[in-house]
Parts: sequence; structure tokens; C-alpha cells
Amino acid sequence: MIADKFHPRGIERLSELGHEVLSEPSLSAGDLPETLAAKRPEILIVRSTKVTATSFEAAEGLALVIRAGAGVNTIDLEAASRLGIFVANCPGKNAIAVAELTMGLMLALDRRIPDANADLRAGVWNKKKYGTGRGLYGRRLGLVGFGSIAREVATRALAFGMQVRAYSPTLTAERADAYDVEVAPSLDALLGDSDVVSVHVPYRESTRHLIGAPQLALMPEGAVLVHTARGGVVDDRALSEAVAAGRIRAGLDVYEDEPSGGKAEFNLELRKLEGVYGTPHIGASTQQAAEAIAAEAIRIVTSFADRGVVPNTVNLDDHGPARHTLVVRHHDRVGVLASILDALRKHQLNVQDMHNVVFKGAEGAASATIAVENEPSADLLDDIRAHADVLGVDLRTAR
Ligand SMILES: NC(=O)C1=CN([C@@H]2O[C@H](COP(=O)(O)OP(=O)(O)OC[C@H]3O[C@@H](n4cnc5c(N)ncnc54)[C@H](O)[C@@H]3O)[C@@H](O)[C@H]2O)C=CC1
Ligand SMILES: O=C(O)C(=O)COP(=O)(O)O
Repeated sequence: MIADKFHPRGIERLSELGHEVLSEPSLSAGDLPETLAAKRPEILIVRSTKVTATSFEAAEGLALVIRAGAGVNTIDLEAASRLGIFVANCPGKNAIAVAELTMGLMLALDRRIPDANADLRAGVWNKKKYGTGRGLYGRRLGLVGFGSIAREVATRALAFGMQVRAYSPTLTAERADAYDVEVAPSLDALLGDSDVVSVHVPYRESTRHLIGAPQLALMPEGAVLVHTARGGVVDDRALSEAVAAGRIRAGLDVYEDEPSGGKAEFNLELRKLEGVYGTPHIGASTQQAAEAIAAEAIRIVTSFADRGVVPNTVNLDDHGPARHTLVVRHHDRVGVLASILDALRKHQLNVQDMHNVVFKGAEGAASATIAVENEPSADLLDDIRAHADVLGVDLRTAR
């Protein structure tokens, strides 16, 4: 089931691959639980439509949710994990589109294109007022975050001759160097030393109001803030105050409490300020991005449908709390794995990750790697070793 707008060719392709596709492009988050309960899809594809705990609980048979985009803050990952439902996204596939809009907002702010155009439409020629751009060439751009989108912005800004710096807690000098970008020592240092600040971090508890009143106060007089990341990363009220005071200006694609559907009333005070140019969360809405996202979503569906493997999962415990791993080499015969698991059950050891590989050859051997929650006892290792089909047992413990 696709509960949002999706590339028509993508829908066709899913049908060609033999999937039964139900497209519900105008479904609201409120209608989702009922529709999921009635239609019982195995796979749900969404864009910004919220998938709440109520939706997950109503969706019997649902095994996978694909976010046809990057940000997963609209999906209740806790509920998905509790019910054993995979959630995957399409990382980087709409990054170019967002970077293009970011450059558009930067240029619009510098030359005040929307206001100049509005005046022209009203029959007013005001070269005097609008002939005051600073230009982007040589200006300092500060990127908050240095993931897929920020890197695409960096490439484009460098082509405009901007000096690009970035701050991310995980950004190393080597990585930044590879993109001709400087690393800022801290977020505060970046904000205090940029003509343009562009925000590209995900929304999480830890990034809520990452840019609030104290951070905005660090920005130089006349600087601009471009925010295409996620409503809530910037404190909109504090931004309103800073813009209303005439200190800074802003170009925004995302807002706190923005509508999630395609069309709605939107009366946020911020959008009325002269120093704000806004777009209605269209960062990812280009044909190029829609095609790239659809291709990635189809890749995920195919991998899951054919092999049960979900690429780009965002709610799996990759490293897990497991520190102890058993490596059991055994004859590749029916029932050996069941006997090993039986031994683990007898010793009350919970398996957290398990992987079995087969050696080449007609009557070969196999090796099972089993991560367990607690340290296996010597008795358990002896029990497994005693099995006639077990060739060897090793215990590995992470430091
Ligand atoms: N306006 C729109 O239509 C779109 C908006 N987005 C938003 O943009 C966000 C970023 O997207 P991508 O670049 O693709 O994600 P990404 O995961 O590739 O990059 C995120 C970056 O943020 C950094 N980061 C995390 N916490 C940070 C912090 N406290 N301070 C500084 N850096 C921090 C990470 O280290 C990483 O470099 C998405 O999570 C989504 O919310 C994404 C696509 C479209
Ligand atoms: O990919 C993202 O995180 C986006 O914000 C894009 O949202 P959308 O798919 O256009 O509703």
C-alpha cells in the first residue's frame, strides 16, 4: 500500500514485478489506521504521512514500512520495533533536490527575487530597492550537519565561489578535506562566523531547537538562515523574533507544526514576515528525486519480497547488546542447527543474531555464527561439542 504521492512509473513497475499495489495518495494520517486494518498490506510506503503507534497496532500482517524519503521522525519507530516491523528509508536519494532548493533560497534571499517579482507583477519597477544584493561569491557558508544533503549543498556552493565550513559531531578533517570544506570547531563557532547558515540535520530529541534564541543571537547582523531540514530543529518562535528585530533573514522549507498533506491552510505568523521567504516543504519534490526515490523503494521491496532482507533499516539494533558470539562449524545436515539451539534453550541463553553459511562442495560443512545475550558456560560449549555433527566451537567476546 502506498499512502502518499509516488512516481507513477514506480507504481507500474511494482505491478509488473507481480505485487498487488494499492495507491492511496490522499490518505491522511488520521485515516491510516482504519485503512491499514481494512486492507492489511504487508508493505506500506509513505512519504511525510505520519505512521503512529495506532497505525502500527491496527496493521495486522504489516511487516515493512518504507519511508520514500530521508527523515523518519514521522514514523513511530518504538512502536514498529515493539511489533517487529521493519522500517527502512531511502537515504541520499533526494539530497540533490534539497540542495538545489537550498541554493534557490540562498539566491532568492540575496537578490530578494520573490519581492522584486511581486512588485513587477504589480507594475512597480524598483531597481533602486532590489539592486542591493551582496552576492554569494566569497561569502562564508556554514553547514549544520554534513550528511548527504549538506555535501550536495557544499559542491554547489563551492561552484558559486563560497567559502564552505561545516559542523557535525562526527565530521573529521580528512572527510571534510575530501570535499574542500573546512571543519568548524563547534556549532557556536560556525554560527558566529557565517554569512549564510544552512541546516541539514535530522529531527531527534537531541536536535530539537538545536538552533534556538541563543544560537540565533550568535549569527552576525545581516546573515541569513536557510532551513530545509525538519520542523523543530529550529525554534520558529525565536527565529520570528530575530527576523522581526531585523537582525537576520531566513529561507524556510520546513516549519514546526506544518501540515503533512498536500494542501491545507497554513497561518504561521513567521511566514508573514518580510525577512522570510518560504516554500511548503517541497525540498524533495522534483521529478529527478521522485524517480530516484521510487527506484530505491522498489529495490527495498524486491529485496524483502525475494530474500527477506531489508536494506536501509533504521530500527534494527545493528551492534546489539550481545558481546558474546559462538562460532559453530558443523556438518551441513538437517537438524544440526535445531540441536544447537536446543542446547542454548536448555542453558537459558537468548539468541540475538544468527547467521549460517555453507562451505563450497557437494557434502560440505557449514558455520553458524550465533550472538547471545549472556556469557555461555563451559558446560554449554561441551554440550554443543558433544554433538556428532559439530566440527568445532569457538567463543568470541567483544572487548
Ligand atoms: N525539505 C525536505 O523536503 C527534505 C528534508 N530532509 C531533512 O534533512 C535531514 C538531513 O538529510 P540527509 O542529509 O539526507 O541526512 P544524513 O543522515 O545523510 O545527514 C545528517 C547529518 O546530520 C549530522 N548531525 C546529526 N546530529 C547533529 C548535531 N546535533 N549537530 C550537527 N550535525 C548533526 C549527522 O552527523 C549527519 O552528518 C533529514 O533527516 C530530513 O529531516 C531530507 C530530505 C528532504
Ligand atoms: O525525505 C524527507 O525527509 C523529506 O522531508 C521529504 O518529504 P516528502 O517525501 O516530500 O513528504
